[in-house]
Amino acid sequence: MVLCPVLGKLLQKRVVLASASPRRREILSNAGLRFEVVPSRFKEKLDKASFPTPYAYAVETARQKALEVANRMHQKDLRTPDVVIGADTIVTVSGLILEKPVDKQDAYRMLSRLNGKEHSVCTGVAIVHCSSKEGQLDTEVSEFYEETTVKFSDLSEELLWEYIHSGEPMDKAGGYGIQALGGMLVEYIQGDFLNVVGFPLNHFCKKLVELYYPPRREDLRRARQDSIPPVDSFENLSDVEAGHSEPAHGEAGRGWDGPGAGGDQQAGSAPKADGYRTAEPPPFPADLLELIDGFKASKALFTACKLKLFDVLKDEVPQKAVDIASKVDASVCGTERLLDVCATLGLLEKSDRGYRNTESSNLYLVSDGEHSLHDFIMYNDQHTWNLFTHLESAVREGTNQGHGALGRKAQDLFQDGPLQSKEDQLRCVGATHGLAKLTARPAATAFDLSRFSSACDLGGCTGALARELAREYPRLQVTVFDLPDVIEHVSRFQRDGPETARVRFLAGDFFRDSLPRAELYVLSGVLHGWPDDRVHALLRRVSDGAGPGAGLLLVEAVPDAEDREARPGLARCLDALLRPRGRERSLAQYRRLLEQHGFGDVQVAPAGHGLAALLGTRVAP
Ligand SMILES: Cc1cn([C@H]2C[C@H](O)[C@@H](COP(=O)(O)OP(=O)(O)OP(=O)(O)O)O2)c(=O)[nH]c1=O
Repeated sequence: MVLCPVLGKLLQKRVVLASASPRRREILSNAGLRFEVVPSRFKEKLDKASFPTPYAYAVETARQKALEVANRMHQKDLRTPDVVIGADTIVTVSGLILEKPVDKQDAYRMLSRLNGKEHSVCTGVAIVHCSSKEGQLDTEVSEFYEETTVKFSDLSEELLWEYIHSGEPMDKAGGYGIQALGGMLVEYIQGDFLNVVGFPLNHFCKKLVELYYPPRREDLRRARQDSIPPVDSFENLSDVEAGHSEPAHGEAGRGWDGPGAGGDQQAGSAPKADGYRTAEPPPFPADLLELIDGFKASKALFTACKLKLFDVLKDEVPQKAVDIASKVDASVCGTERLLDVCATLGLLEKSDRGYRNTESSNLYLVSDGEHSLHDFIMYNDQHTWNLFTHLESAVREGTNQGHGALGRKAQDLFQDGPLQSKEDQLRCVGATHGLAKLTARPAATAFDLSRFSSACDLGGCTGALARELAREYPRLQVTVFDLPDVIEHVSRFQRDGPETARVRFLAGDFFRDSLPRAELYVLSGVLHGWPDDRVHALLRRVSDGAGPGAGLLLVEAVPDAEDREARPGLARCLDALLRPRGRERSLAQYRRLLEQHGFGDVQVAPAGHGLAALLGTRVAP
């Protein structure tokens, strides 16, 4: 049985494993591959110093091993193999490449270097496709490498020597075999276990997918726009034509239209129960696969932000993966992959000279930029990501699970409990600031507010909206009223500008402390975070403080906003389910709330990005 369908592509071919390693043989035959073994005679003595990285050395050695066998077989019996597979495993520690020990002393030296530390195990693999034209061998080489981190425990001299005397280290890179006695030396590993044993089977299968199922052009285009690279998994590919190398995809780039949408079934063939004719495979579900991969794209972005990759690349000059890796203190191979994913997602530009930020990444992803969403992204990574792992129980029970984040104010976040440290608080304020900057301008300009000379933004956090109001209305004085823990952090987010003098910050709790007097009260993104009783309590306090003619401006995300497409309704709706206290309300419900609390003549205007603005005027009691 061939569990991974893409291996079936090799079943009809003459495949040769150019290796004497019993581990490689076992890994590949366990996977269902049929092959001959012809150990390579290539001497592993390339000049290591001439390679820019250890993995480049391993890949080149693997390539030479495979080519030597391909050439020898071709010359010897003119029975050219179809595919030759070569591999080379090395251990690297502190910049040093360790291969197989030459004697026991050498094994001791190697194991002492690894003792108590992390090291990398890297396997380079070469897949050589061969053909013979007029007696000449023609080869096409595909290569890749895989890196795994291994950590050794602190080991005594005695134990090391006992292990060396077992004889196990001698034919193994780094002087140990993780699959046998050497497993006892290992505290943990990060990455593919089989890669350490000598052959990265998972990556090999992915590489075969890349070779035998090349992505269609429209998939690549779409992937560049908004997803991770299409060849990321191999499990979903069927192999109806095992042994042939035609792509398994249908010709047309049909999306996730559901059964029957293809419209080009062959007349005459019998329909099956699922609506498809036997001779015709169903449309390739590209959009669905993209959706399945969506979380990986988010996590790649989160990780790149966490490593501050975009900070490293904020200068115009492109940089190489190896330099970036050392600046962010990460492995070269891991960093390179992440950089490539970011380039595919359109977050970075990649050229021969290296990687650099796109304009949009410079604007939004650099951590200290004026418009940075870095804190918001980190908030999503640390809190929302975990929160959404509880979605199933939230859906089953219909109860709130904890702490939602989308569109929330620092007010909500601070009262949710786990954000106790100053660092957490600062991140929340930064997250709220990043979002508020995006929505402040349309909110400030939704109505003509020039009749007011003073405003109070309740829960206004860093004053992003307050500044926009002050900028738009030159005689307006704005007070930002928020919790002391929020106000403590706002100075970090202030920029110079002529409106700065007309914005002041006041610390207080709008449920308990007296509210500043103002002609216009603003509640932007506040009410959705509270249940009805709290909303009524807050509006009552605002209404009591507002004199006749005073305004109340509400800005909220509503399901019936005119441009709701701007923010996926689904995500917002799920967020509401997961939010601890709040609830989503319709435009009509917000209008009723205003009227109930003495604000009449309610006007409504879109405020962009799925938000609506409502402006009510206090009627005389
Ligand atoms: C680190 C480690 C390596 N190894 C083995 C895998 C490889 O067989 C060997 C590294 O040497 P290689 O030179 O990669 O391979 P090889 O000499 O065994 O076989 P060939 O060159 O003919 O392909 O070390 C383990 O078996 N377990 C381990 O934990």
